[in-house]
Formats: sequence, C-alpha cells, structure tokens
Amino acid sequence: MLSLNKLTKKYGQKTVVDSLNLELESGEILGFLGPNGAGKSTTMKMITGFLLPTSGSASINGFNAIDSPVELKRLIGYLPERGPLYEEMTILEFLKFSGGVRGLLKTELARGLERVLDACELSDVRHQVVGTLSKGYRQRVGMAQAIIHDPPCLILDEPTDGLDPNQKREMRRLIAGMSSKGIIVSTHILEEVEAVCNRVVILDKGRIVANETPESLMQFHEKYRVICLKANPDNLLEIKTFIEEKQYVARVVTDADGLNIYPDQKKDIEQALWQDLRQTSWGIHSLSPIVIRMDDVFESLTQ
Ligand SMILES: Nc1ncnc2c1ncn2[C@@H]1O[C@H](COP(=O)(O)OP(=O)(O)OP(=O)(O)O)[C@@H](O)[C@H]1O
Repeated sequence: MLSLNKLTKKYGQKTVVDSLNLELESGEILGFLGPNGAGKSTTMKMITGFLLPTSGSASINGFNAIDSPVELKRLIGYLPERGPLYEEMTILEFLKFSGGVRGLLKTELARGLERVLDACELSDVRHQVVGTLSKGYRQRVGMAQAIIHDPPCLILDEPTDGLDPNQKREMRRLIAGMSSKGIIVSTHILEEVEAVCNRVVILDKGRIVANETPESLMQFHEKYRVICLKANPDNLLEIKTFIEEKQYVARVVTDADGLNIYPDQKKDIEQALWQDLRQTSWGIHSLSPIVIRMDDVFESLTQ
C-alpha cells in the first residue's frame, strides 16, 4: 500500500533522511522509532505531502504528493507532532472543516462525524471551543480529524506525547482498534511498540538500522537466547567445564548470578541443556533465558 523508494531529504549539505526504502501493507501497525533528530517527523511529513523530498518518492497505492495530491489526501490520515488546530472553532466546526477539506460530501461527512466523535470519545464535548481543551482532548481532536474520511493509511507522529497514563492507554486502544488499516506510529515509548505494533523500524541518522517484528528485534541483542544457570557455587566450575564441551554452546561466562551460557549461532538451546544436565547430580537451582528489554536493543542499535 505505502511505498517509500529511496526517499531522501537534505537541508544544505546535511542529509536528514537518507535513501529510505520501506513498504507498508494493510493490517500492519509499524512502530517508527529513533533517537531525537533521527528523521522520523521529516519522513512522515514527506509521506503526507507536507514536505517535498530532495529525491526519491513516497506513494500510496501509486499516488504521490506531487502528481496526485488530492487522491493522496483521501488515502491518508495524518496526526502531526504539533498539529495545527483552529483554536477559535468548536470541535464540531473543526471536524466539519477537516472533512470538507478531504472532499467529503454531506451524508459522508455526517456519518464520518458520528463515527469519529464516538471513536475518540468527543461526543459530549463536541460544542467546546478547541482553544479551551486540555492536551489529552486536543490529541483526540487531532486523531478525529486524521480519521474523519476513514483513510486506509494512517501516519501518527507521537500520538501519545504529553498524555497522562490513562489517556495513553485510551489512545493505544484506539490505534489497536484500527488494525485493518496500514498505520505508521512514531514514538519514544518502547512499551507502546510492544503493546500495539506488529513491526518495528528503527531509524538512526536518517537511515533504517532495523526493520523487524518486535520479537525478532530481540535477536540483535548480544544476550539473545543466553541462558542463565544458577547452582550451588561449589559446583559452578565443574558445571562450566561440562557445558563448555557441548557443541551447541559458544561460550560460558561466570557472573554474580551464576553462569551465562551463550548458544552457538544464537540457537534455542534450553531443551538440550536440560536434557544434558538432568543426567548429572550437581543440583541445578534454575535454568532460564535472560530477559531482554526492547530499550536495551534500541540503545545498542542507535548508539
Ligand atoms: N527546516 C529545517 N532546516 C534544517 N534542518 C532541519 C529542518 N527540519 C528538521 N531539521 C533537522 O532534521 C533532522 C531530523 O529532524 P526530525 O524532526 O525529522 O527528527 P525526529 O526523528 O522526528 O526527532 P524527534 O524524535 O526529536 O521528534 C534534525 O537534525 C533536525 O534538526
């Protein structure tokens, strides 16, 4: 559906988005991660036609911002990082305006309004002036304008930024509920990616450094599938020698917790280890894979 082809943005000599290639299909919720200044917002602005690329292209179902801006606007919903909302309008007026800009006719607009007021829980405050809204409600209005025309593709730039924990949860539920669309959501919150995304792209200095499912992202970590073994300290040396001889083991490192057993070629060796250790009498206390957190992987890829 969405296709980025060598998408590039330069400011003077500085390349801030560097030849990105990326495909997004319906049903995918793609978490777009990266440190500050990695180029996430710039990429999103180019996808949505708010910024022109220096070279390369971004298109949805073959339509791009230069040749087919009207078609593109119909296919895409965009929640910008600091969305311009018309402060003096009521929510209803603003959403009517947003629907009109997207070319919705009267009946489509009426249907769209009811749908988004309901989905974004804005029905009760529809007559409130935008300028008087709290941050959480402003973000809901931003989301409502992005989906008023029920587009197949959504680009959401830090949708939960500045929201309190309850509002964050609500926003994530809303995003997860639109999972039939193709969605790109940028965030700095890694739990958010684990909660709603089925793919993760990590951008660093304008380049993609990972494009994976959240689970397979873990394999980038040095301790992926490393097993921690705890046993009577008096036996650790003997156990270490025994394990080091196994073909499926790359190396064994002693630390304060016990032994860290690194598998050969990052394979899953837990079962094989249990099998071999069951025949011994060293009194193993526990054998468990080391838990890897996504923020550790993120740090190792973007340092
Ligand atoms: N108009 C501009 N002129 C010059 N440089 C710019 C301009 N807009 C953005 N940049 C630079 O482009 C780089 C990428 O910025 P961008 O806002 O896309 O990053 P980001 O990944 O969204 O960051 P953040 O997570 O902080 O929002 C940054 O170094 C930024 O300073």
